[in-house]
Amino acid sequence: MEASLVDEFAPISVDDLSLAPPAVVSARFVSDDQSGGPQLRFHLMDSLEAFLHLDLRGAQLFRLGPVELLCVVEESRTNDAEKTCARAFRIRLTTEVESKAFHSAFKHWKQRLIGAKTGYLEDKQGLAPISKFDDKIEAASASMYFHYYGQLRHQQTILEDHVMTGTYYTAIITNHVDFQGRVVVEVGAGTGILSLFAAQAGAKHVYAIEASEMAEHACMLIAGNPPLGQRITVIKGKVEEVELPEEVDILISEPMGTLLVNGRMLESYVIARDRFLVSNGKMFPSAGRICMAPFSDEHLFVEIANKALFWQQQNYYGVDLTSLYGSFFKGYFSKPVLGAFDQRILISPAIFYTLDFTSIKEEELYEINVPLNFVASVGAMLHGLACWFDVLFNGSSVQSWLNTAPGAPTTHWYQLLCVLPQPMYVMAEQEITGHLHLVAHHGQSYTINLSMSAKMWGPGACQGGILQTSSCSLDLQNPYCHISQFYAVPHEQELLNQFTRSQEASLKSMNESDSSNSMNEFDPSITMRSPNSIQDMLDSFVALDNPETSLDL
Ligand SMILES: C[S@@+](CC[C@H](N)C(=O)[O-])C[C@H]1O[C@@H](n2cnc3c(N)ncnc32)[C@H](O)[C@@H]1O
Repeated sequence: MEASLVDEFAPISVDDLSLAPPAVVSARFVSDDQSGGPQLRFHLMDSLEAFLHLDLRGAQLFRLGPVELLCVVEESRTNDAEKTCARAFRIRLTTEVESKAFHSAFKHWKQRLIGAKTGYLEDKQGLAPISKFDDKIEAASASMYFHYYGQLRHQQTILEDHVMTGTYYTAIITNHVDFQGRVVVEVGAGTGILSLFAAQAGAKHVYAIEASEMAEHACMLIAGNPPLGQRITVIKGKVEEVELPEEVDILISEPMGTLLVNGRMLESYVIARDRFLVSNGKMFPSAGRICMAPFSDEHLFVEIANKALFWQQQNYYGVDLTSLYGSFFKGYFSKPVLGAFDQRILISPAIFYTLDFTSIKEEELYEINVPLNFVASVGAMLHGLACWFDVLFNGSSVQSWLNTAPGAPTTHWYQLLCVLPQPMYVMAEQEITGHLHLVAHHGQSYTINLSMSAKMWGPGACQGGILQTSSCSLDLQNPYCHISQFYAVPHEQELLNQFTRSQEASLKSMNESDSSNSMNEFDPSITMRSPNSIQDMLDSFVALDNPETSLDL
């Protein structure tokens, strides 16, 4: 459905503050014949010839009064940025309604991209208020986040995750009845790949919204696929801030981070739903589940605990380090562990916490409290909670899941282990209870508070009694990237040892670099494969020989 936008205004008075006397003119919003970029053209009344063209890409509009606006336009007359001039125009419309309509038309045309060949328009209107995004996310975090996604190699990592890309492709194409003739928004389009899939599925028009510099490359990719690209408009800006000329029938997005919620992009997905989607519109994906199961992994626990042993030295060049042991022990146990894990470490069936993207309120994602309740299948040391996620594509023709569980084909999200500093022994059939409490923070991530308890069991145990409890607080933003223990038959052991050593070296350097760690939070892009098959591991070994293509540091 087209929005009822007016593009022509007359009579209006325009006062060029830098030069000419005021003139009564008509104004028209158009696309430039050559570049396709949006222009505001002023014509003398009853004249077809425009006497002034303003390029809207460098223009801002401010409200001076009910019918008066100030338009400031940047004009690059030279290549020297310091000599860039601005021109200002006082624009007077006849009524307040006209003034509002002019303002809406200005915003609409400023954001508009006409065809992929013309590039994109940045959403930087002078009138834009501080958005919900800027309100809750630290500027430094946002700038690092969008810088990360503005780089092609990180977008490539996403596209190279064939489990993810293939699942999205299949979900969109097999449900083409949902897309045929519909208007679609892609929330956080990156290279625009999902927008192209939506166009392949027959979408009437797709708005690809992307806040990072990747929007430019999305334009190029879309321009390089002409029959599809004609139905795609790239809009550079945050979904919280940009305007669309119409409501849309479907939202598509890939907003998931580690543990489903990391990156806090689900909030943007939900905001886009409330801003752009028609009621009863479809969302791909429409729901996600945080999946959890208790695990036992003695090697991992010892590995983490041993990291702090250095601080047990009583004579380190004559200095007693032990007073810092506690702090370092706590520090090592404040990082969740990211990796591809063998499903055999799980000691009970998983439970799920569902987030319905079609109805959840944005604020409900600020704090998520998941009650835990498991029954141990085997007697084992309990070392913590293993977490992963899946999302549902609830198409009209086919319903499918994107699954990131241990044992399923590995994705670039891997799985997450929350390791307790105090393990507990649990018997088979013993009940394990607790809470997983996630609290969002301004760094686009979450603090994880985990508490797990072994309940009393056996004859005579008092109902509901707790035998032992262990808890920890972890920073999801700063995970420890971990190499899994692989299980191999003896003749393959030496190859695996080589692989392990190489991978360890790479991951060690990754863990030691603060900046790389904070990036992993968004997109852990280690070319570490699932230990599902020996071939997978050997493939990874080859890939690791070439750090340029294998490690996103
Ligand atoms: C995980 S990537 C997915 C890219 C693409 N959809 C794909 O599947 O290849 C998420 C993208 O969303 C963008 N993004 C995140 N938050 C956004 C927001 N609030 N507004 C616009 N873009 C956003 C990021 O810059 C990034 O390119």
